[in-house]
Amino acid sequence: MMNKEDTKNQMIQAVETVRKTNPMAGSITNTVTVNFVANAQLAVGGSAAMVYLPDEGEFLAKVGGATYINVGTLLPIYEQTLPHVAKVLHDTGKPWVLDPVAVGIGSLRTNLLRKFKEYKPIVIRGNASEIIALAGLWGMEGGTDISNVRGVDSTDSVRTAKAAAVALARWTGGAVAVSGKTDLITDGSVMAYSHGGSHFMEKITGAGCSLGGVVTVYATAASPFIAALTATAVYNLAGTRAENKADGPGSFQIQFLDELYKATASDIANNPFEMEEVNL
Ligand SMILES: Nc1ncnc2c1ncn2[C@@H]1O[C@H](COP(=O)(O)OP(=O)(O)OP(=O)(O)O)[C@@H](O)[C@H]1O
Ligand SMILES: Cc1ncsc1CCO
Ligand SMILES: [Mg+2]
Repeated sequence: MMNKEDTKNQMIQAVETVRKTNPMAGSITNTVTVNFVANAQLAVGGSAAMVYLPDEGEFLAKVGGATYINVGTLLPIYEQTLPHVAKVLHDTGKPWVLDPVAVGIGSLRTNLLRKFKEYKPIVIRGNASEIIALAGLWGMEGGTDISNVRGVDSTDSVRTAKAAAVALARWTGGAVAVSGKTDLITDGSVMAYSHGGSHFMEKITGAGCSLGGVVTVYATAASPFIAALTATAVYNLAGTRAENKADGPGSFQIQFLDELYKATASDIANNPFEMEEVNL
């Protein structure tokens, strides 16, 4: 198993490379939180661009270091855009990150997410209910046919998504990050648990969506597992720090962006986490 010191060094490398190189990470993401996703990506040192159309998505997929697809709010054009861009990403071997928001709602969302199985996103990021439901849709261990997804918020605890996360990571050969009070990140053989964050993260929209955007930024510079762990660590660190300065969700969101920006590479790597071997 990768040891913890090596892991922390790789996290530091990822943070520093991103701040030095300002990598492009394009997104096709939901209209609720698009602004927050872009701001979070900029705060950690990335470069953001959001598009909706098939040829523009293809352009960003080709010029970007990694691409983010979040299915939060689907528009009719996405029936063309999403499979096209995911195929380009797969065929060109470019890393891409999927947030399967509200998987299970509606036929377009279900059909698109089913197709993504073959296009293998290198990181899948979601809350516990979404990870379990996606594993179910893809016919995998730990998934359930009957989904507990009732909207965009989780109704399951992170622990219950462990088998689903491992199965999905083994299928893609990448990593899976399950968010919640304690976050779980796995590449199918190692499991990390990252601590911190804030209860206010459940009181603002887009903490998860923007975490996916930041994972994508780090995926331009690190392995899927390190990208997912580094992004989660900076989120947990910034969340804890922002809570101490916030009066409520509004000021929390502002403070949170500032803390994302201010976090040093070593503070991020030293935010509390544990690692263990997966024995499933
Ligand atoms: N109760 C909590 N305590 C501490 N941190 C939390 C808590 N809930 C969520 N977080 C943190 O918030 C971030 C986003 O996770 P969350 O599970 O809220 O995503 P999500 O449900 O997909 O959000 P959204 O769909 O609104 O974007 C993660 O970094 C996670 O650690
Ligand atoms: C609230 C909401 N609705 C669709 S996407 C989204 C952002 C959080 O997932
Ligand atoms: Mg979400």
